Amino acid sequence: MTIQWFPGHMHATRKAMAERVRDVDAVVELLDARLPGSSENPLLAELTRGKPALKLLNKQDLADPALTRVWLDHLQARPATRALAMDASERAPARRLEAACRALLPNRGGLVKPLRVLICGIPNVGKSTLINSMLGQRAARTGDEPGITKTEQRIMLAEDFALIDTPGLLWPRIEVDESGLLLAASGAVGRNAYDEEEVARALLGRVRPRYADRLATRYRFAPAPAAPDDEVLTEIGRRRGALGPGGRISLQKAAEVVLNDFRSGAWGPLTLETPEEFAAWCAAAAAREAERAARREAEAAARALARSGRRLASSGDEPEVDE
Ligand SMILES: Nc1nc2c(ncn2[C@@H]2O[C@H](COP(=O)(O)OP(=O)(O)OP(=O)(O)O)[C@@H](O)[C@H]2O)c(=O)[nH]1
Repeated sequence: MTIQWFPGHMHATRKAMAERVRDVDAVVELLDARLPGSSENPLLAELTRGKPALKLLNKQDLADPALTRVWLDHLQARPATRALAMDASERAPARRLEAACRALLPNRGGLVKPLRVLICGIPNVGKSTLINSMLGQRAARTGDEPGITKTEQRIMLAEDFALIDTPGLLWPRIEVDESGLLLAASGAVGRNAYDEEEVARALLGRVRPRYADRLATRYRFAPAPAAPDDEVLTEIGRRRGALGPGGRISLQKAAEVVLNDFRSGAWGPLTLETPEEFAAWCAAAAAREAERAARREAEAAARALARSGRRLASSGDEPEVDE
């Protein structure tokens, strides 16, 4: 299954992002600490190459602390990149955020222009929560920023420090199937773009090998490691009274139980991907895409050949043979 919930907007998104990125000093991207690779916008990574970047692994309270450490190290190994883990409802995120941004741009002595930092992130990652908690402390919303877009907001964190909030930076097409499923599980995807049963099964498939004990505690049963995810979903439904018409177990309702439990953190802190796993999915997706492109090219060449054969046949000419 490929989840595409903003199809067709790729070009406009790229243009809007490129414009905004050009005018800022640094870019802060909120990532979901449970799926940092999948929740990172690949378009943004491409457009901000060379620009100082701060990756905020938000919802760290819901993520596996050992894997959060692994992801922080992985992200900080990139040039001009810092990474921080946080919980958007924390009391003092503004101070940490500001300090981390300033550390990204240490040589601004003598500059009077305020530091302009773009903040962005996928839907539901906690951007509003973070901004609200910052606004609640000391920042003032200054209204629309003229020029780039009417909806852009400038939040003055300090006299010389502006955070540029960017609603409407849409997510490009998700090319990596695994990422699409995990993003759907996390709640970042509109409900109509995916099948809950499929997403719940994929989620169980990700969680069972690493955190089988959590599921056993939550649902009071320990399936055999080789048991199919479908069977586990059915058993969860049975234990949770997820029943449909005729008193039969409803896989749809069981899927809702699984997704709600994951999203609310009822399974305890866990992370759905490591940097290596994510890299392997991306490589496999790129290989699949290259295969599809080669097939499309071969089909187009075959069609062109057939068309020219038909033309020659109807004109009665002998086909020319290339030497
Ligand atoms: N546990 C936990 N929940 C969080 C955290 N940050 C945000 N949330 C919750 O995640 C949900 C989405 O948060 P929002 O701040 O609305 O996310 P957003 O990125 O602004 O979402 P959009 O408006 O769709 O772009 C809310 O239910 C928040 O309470 C966090 O650090 N930890």
